[in-house]
Amino acid sequence: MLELRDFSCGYGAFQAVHGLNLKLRPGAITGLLGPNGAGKSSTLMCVAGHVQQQGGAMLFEGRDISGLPATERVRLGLAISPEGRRLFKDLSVQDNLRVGGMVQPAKVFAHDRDRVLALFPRLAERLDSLAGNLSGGEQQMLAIGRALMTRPRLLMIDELSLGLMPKVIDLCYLALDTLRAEGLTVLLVEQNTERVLKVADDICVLESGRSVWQGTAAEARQDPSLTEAYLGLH
Ligand SMILES: Nc1ncnc2c1ncn2[C@@H]1O[C@H](COP(=O)(O)OP(=O)(O)OP(=O)(O)O)[C@@H](O)[C@H]1O
Repeated sequence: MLELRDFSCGYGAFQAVHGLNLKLRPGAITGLLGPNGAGKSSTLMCVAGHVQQQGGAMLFEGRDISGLPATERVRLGLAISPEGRRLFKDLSVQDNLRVGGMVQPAKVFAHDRDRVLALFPRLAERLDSLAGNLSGGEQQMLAIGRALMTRPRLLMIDELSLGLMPKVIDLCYLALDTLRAEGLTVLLVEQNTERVLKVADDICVLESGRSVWQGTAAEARQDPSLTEAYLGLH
C-alpha cells in the first residue's frame, strides 16, 4: 500500500525524520506513536506532499510518489486529516465536504456526501452551519469527512482524539472500524496510546525522528519494555 524506504524529511537544513523504513499493510490501521517532536506529523505531511522529502523513496501502490504535487497524490488516493484540522472555517459543513469532493466528478458528490453523513450522523444536523461554529468533535468528524470525500485508499489522520470528549472519541473510533471493514488503509497519529493499542493492527514508534519499534499491536501490548519505556504505560 504505502512503503517508505530509508525515508527522511524535514525543513530546510533541519532533518525531522531520518532513515525511516515503514510498510503499511492494505486494509490495516497503523498507529504512529512517539513523544512530542518525534516526527510523526512531519512524516504524514511529507507523505501528503506538504513537507520536503530529503531522502529515500516513498512508494504508493508500487509507484514512487516522491516529488509529485500534493493534488496529484490526492488523485492517486492519498488523503490527510491534518493536525489542527485546518477546516475552511468560514464555509459551511456542506461546502467543506464539497471542497474535498472537488477531485471527483460533480455527479458523485451527493452520493459521497451521504456516505460521510451516514458515518457521522451528527454532521447531517449541521450541514448549513459554518465549520468555525462546530464543536471540536464535530470539526474532527468534518475534517475526516472532507478527506473521505476524495475517495482515498489511504487515509492519514493526525491527532484523532486531541482535545475531544471521550464520547466523541468513541464515535470517531467507531467510524474508523467501519472504514477498515470497508477496506480502507489508515495511518493514525495519536497521543492516546491506550486507544491506539486497542484499535490498531500495526504500530510504529518514532523517537527523535527515528523508528525505535515496529510490530503488530498485539506484540506491542505484550512488550513491557515498549509500553514502559516509550509509551508511558504500566
Ligand atoms: N514548520 C516547521 N519548521 C521547522 N521545524 C519544524 C516544523 N514543524 C515541525 N518542526 C520540527 O520537526 C520536528 C518534528 O516535529 P513533528 O511536528 O513532526 O513531531 P510530532 O511527533 O508530530 O510531535 P507533536 O506531537 O508535538 O506534533 C520537531 O523538532 C519540530 O520542532
